[in-house]
Amino acid sequence: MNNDPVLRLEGVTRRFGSGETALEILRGVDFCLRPGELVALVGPSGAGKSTLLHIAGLLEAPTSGKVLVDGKDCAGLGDAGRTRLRRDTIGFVYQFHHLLPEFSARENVMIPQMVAGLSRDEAGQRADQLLKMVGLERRSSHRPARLSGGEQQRVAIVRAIANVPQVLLADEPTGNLDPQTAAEVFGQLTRIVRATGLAALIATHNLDLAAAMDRTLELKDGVVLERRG
Ligand SMILES: Nc1ncnc2c1ncn2[C@@H]1O[C@H](COP(=O)(O)OP(=O)(O)OP(=O)(O)O)[C@@H](O)[C@H]1O
Repeated sequence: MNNDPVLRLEGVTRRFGSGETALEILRGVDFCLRPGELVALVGPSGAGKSTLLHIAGLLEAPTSGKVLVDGKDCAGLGDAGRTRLRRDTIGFVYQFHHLLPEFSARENVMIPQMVAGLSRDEAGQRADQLLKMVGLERRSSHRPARLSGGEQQRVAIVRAIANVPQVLLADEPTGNLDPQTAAEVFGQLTRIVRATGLAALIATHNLDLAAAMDRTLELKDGVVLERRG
C-alpha cells in the first residue's frame, strides 16, 4: 500500500483581523496524515481546532503556509479546482449532523454521490450498503427528525464517506451525544476507518476517545505537537 501522506500541512498560519486587534490563531502548523491513520486533534477551547480542520478541508485558505492533498499543493488551484479536490478526496463530519431535513436518510447519502456524477441507481445501492454498515438499513426511509441523535450522526458519517474520500475530517462528531451513544458512534466510525483505509483526523474534547486513536495531535499556542503518553 502506498504510505505517502494524503494530507500535509506545512507552516500553516491563520490570522483573523488586522492591526492591534489581529488574532493569530495558527502560528505555523506542520503535520501529515497517512492512509489508514486515525488521529485525534485535541486542545483547549478556542485553540483553533475548527479553524485548522476548515483549512485542512479546503473550506478556508491559510494566511500563509501550504496545504497538500495527495501531494498536490492546493494554493495554485482556483475556487473550482479546490471545490473539486475537496469533493473527490475529503469527507467532513460536524458536531451537528447537517443532514437535509426534507430528505430521507437514504437520499441524504445519495445526494453527494449524484452531485459527483453517479446515477440514481448506483447512488441508491451504495447508500443501502453504507446504511447497512452502520446498522440503519431499516431506518433508511426516515427523515432526520425521526432519527435519534446517534442515528443522525451515523447517517452523517456514511454520507461523508459516500464518495470514497481519502481523508475524513471530523469536528467533535460525538460532542452532542450522551457518553454511551458517543462511544457507540465512535466505535462505528473507527470500524469504517479501519475497513476503508482512509485517514481520519478527529477533533475531540474527550480524552478517552483520543486515547483510543492511533496518535494524538495537540493544538496549543498556535502550533501542533505530537502528544505522548
Ligand atoms: N471568522 C473569524 N473571525 C474572527 N475570529 C475567529 C473567526 N473564526 C474563529 N475565530 C476565533 O479563532 C479562535 C479559534 O476558534 P476555533 O473555533 O477554531 O477553536 P476550537 O479549538 O475549535 O474551539 P472549541 O473547542 O471551543 O470548538 C477563537 O478565538 C475564535 O473566536
